[in-house]
Amino acid sequence: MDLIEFTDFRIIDAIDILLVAALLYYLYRLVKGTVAINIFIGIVIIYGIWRLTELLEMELMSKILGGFLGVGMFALIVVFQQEIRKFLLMVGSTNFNAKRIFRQFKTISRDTVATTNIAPIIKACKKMADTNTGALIVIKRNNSLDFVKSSGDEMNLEVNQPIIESIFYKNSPLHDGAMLIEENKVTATRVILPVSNDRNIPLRFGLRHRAAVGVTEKSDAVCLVVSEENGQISYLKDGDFVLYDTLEELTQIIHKDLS
Ligand SMILES: Nc1ncnc2c1ncn2[C@@H]1O[C@H](COP(=O)(O)OP(=O)(O)OP(=O)(O)O)[C@@H](O)[C@H]1O
Repeated sequence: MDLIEFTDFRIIDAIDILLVAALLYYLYRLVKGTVAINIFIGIVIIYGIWRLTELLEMELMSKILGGFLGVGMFALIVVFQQEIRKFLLMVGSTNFNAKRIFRQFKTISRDTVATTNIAPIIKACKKMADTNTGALIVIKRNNSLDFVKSSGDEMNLEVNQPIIESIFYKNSPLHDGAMLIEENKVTATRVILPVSNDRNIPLRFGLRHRAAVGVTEKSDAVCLVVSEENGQISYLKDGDFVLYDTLEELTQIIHKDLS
C-alpha cells in the first residue's frame, strides 16, 4: 500500500518539496548569524525526531513531541517575532521582477516620482571621510521607514552635499544618530535605529555599523556609514556589507540598487 503511494509521485509533490526547501532556505537565511539560529536548529531536530517516532509508531513519544510542537507554535511566534516580520517584509518587498513589471503599468509615471540623487550623498561621504566625521545615512527603497522615523526629528529638505555635511558636522545638534533619505529628501535626522545582534559582525565595528546592519536587516533600505575612527565608507544592503573598489563603483552599485 505504502509502496503504491510512493510510486504515485506527482509533479505537484515535486513542487511541494521544492517550495518547502525554498521556505527552509529563506528561514535559515533570516536567522543565520543570530541567536535564533540555535532555536531554529533545535526545532528542526525535534521535528525530525517527532516524524521518526511517528514512522516507527512509537505512540507515546510521538504524542509528547507532537503536543510540544503544537503548543510551541505560539511560543515560536513570540521568539521569532523579528524574523517573521522580516520574512513578511521580504515576501511583500517590491524587489520581485513581477512587481517591477507591475510598477511600469502604474498610472503615475516613475519620472514624476523624485528619485534619490546619489552623487551629492557620495561626495558628502567622501568629504566627511577625509575629515573623520562619522555619519549614518539610510536611503529608503520600497519598504516604509516609518517604524524608525518617529524616533528622530522629522524634516523635509532637498538632498544636497552641504546639507548632509552640516547635519553630521561634529558640533551640529543634529549629528547624532541616523539620517533618513526618502525620494531625494532628508526626511529625518537623529533617528535611532535597531541594532543588529548578528554575532558575525567583526568586533571592530561599533554601534553605528551595527545599527546600519540592523535597519538593512529589518527593511530593504540601503545604508551608508562613514567611520569616525578611520574615515572608511561602508555600504550595507540586506544586513550585509557590500564590497566595492572605488567611489565611482559604489555610486553605480547604489544607482542599481535604487532603480
Ligand atoms: N542605534 C543607533 N541608531 C542610530 N545611530 C547610532 C546608533 N548607535 C550608535 N549610533 C551613532 O553612532 C555613533 C558612534 O557609535 P560607535 O562609536 O559605537 O560606532 P562605530 O560603529 O564604532 O563607528 P565609528 O567607526 O564611527 O566609531 C553614536 O554617537 C551615534 O551617533
